[in-house]
Amino acid sequence: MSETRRLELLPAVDVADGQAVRLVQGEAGSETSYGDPLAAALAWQNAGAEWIHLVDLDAAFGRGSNRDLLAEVVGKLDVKVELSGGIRDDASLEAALATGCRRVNLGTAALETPDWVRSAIGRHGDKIAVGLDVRGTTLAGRGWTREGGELFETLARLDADGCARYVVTDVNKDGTLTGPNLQLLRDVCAATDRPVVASGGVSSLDDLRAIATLVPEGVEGAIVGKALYAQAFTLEEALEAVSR
Ligand SMILES: O=C(O)c1ccccc1NCC(=O)[C@H](O)[C@H](O)COP(=O)(O)O
Repeated sequence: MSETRRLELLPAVDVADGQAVRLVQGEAGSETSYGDPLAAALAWQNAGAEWIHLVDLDAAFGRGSNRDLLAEVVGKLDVKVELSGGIRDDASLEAALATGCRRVNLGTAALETPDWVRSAIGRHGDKIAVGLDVRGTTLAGRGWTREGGELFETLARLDADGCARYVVTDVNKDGTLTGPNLQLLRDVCAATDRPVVASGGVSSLDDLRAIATLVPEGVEGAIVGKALYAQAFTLEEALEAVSR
C-alpha cells in the first residue's frame, strides 16, 4: 500500500532593500518590514522548516538586487532553499544555483524567453521550477506588473519542455490573508502531472489543511508568508496540522 505524502511547507522570506518584507498582492510600495532576512530564515529553520522560499523582490521588480545577501543566507542555512526573483538569464541563473539552493523558481523568463527556459530545464532538470503567477487565468510577469499570456497554454508548453514543477500563485490572494485559491490549484493539477507548490493567501491552519487535501491531486507543498509573520499560527502548529 502506498503511503500518503505529507504537504511540504515553505515559509517565505521575501527580501527588499536588504530587509525581510511582506507585500500585499505583490505591489511595490505595500511593504511591511520584518527585519533581518537571515534571522527570519534561521527562525523558520529552528522551528522545523525543511524548506525556505527565498525571494529577491528588488530583482523581481527590476529595481536592484539582493544577490550577495541571499547567497549569504543560503550559505548559512542547513535546509533546502527555493530561490526566486529576477532569474532571467544565464548569469542570474548560474549565480542563483551557485548559492547551493536546492532549486530556483523562474517567472518572467518563462513568459518572455521560452527558448532560454527550455534550455535551462534541459541543463538543470528539477533544479528548475516555474512560477505561474496569475490573475484569473492571465499570467503576470516582471514582479507581477505585466501580463504575460494564458495559464493553460503556457502550462502545456512548459510540460512539453520538461518542466519538473510549478509554483502557482493567485496574485490577488498574495499577502492578503484571504485564503488560498483552491479551485485554481485543482484546475492546474488537473491540467498537468507535475507537482504543484501552492502560494498566496494562506491565513489559517484550516487553509493549510484544505491545501493538504489536494496532495492526492498533485499539490506537493505550500508557501506561507504573511500568516507566519502576522503570527496567525506558529510554524510548529502548521507542521503539526499537515502531519496527519
Ligand atoms: O516569488 C516571486 O518571484 C515574487 C515576485 C514578485 C512579487 C512577489 C513574489 N513572491 C511572493 C511570494 O512568494 C510570497 O511570499 C508567497 O506567495 C506567500 O504569500 P502569502 O502567504 O500570501 O504572504
